[in-house]
Amino acid sequence: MFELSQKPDLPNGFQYLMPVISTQKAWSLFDFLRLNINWQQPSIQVYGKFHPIPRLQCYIADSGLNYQYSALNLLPDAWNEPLFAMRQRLQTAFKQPFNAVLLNYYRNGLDCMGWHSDDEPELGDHPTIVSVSLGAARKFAIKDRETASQWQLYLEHGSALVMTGMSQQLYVHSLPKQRKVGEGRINLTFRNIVNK
Ligand SMILES: O=C(O)CCC(=O)C(=O)O
Ligand SMILES: [Fe+2]
Repeated sequence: MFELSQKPDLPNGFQYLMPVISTQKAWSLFDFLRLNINWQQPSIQVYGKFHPIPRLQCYIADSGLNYQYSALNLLPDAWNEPLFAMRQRLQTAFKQPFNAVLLNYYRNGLDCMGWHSDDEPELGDHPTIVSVSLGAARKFAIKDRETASQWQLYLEHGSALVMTGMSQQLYVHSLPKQRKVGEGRINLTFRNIVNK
């Protein structure tokens, strides 16, 4: 259903799809989300001290699906129309449910996300996570937990990065700072929360 126009050499379980949304639709979605999402900047504890996360975020899901993410207990906001429509489209394309989406808003290149994997128990054993990018292209880094080998690719406006299989167990990923990037980027990671 989606085109694979650029195929960087990525480890097993990572697939880059470009485009999944037309440039124009992606910009109207970017503007809509920037203005209509209830963006939050919670603080998390690192080595005993509380720090605001270096980006804004919002968690949207079917009601009752709480998510324990980076030591935060996230209570879901309700779906809006464009995200609900995108969820339906992804469910058809990937033949699996997506009952939650975590939105990240990187206001400029100083906003970032550190090394982590999305291996929370509520995602199940081998989750498929679809990560849609809108706005400024940003570098995404992948690191092999065992060998420390690294891969980098740009996540472009209107693209999707799909993480499946062993991608969370074997690798960590991050969105490094890029001081020269002045524009904003919104990322949508569609996930499926399973009952524990
Ligand atoms: O912004 C990105 O592309 C990465 C987001 C991410 O890794 C996450 O939300 O878990
Ligand atoms: Fe992640």
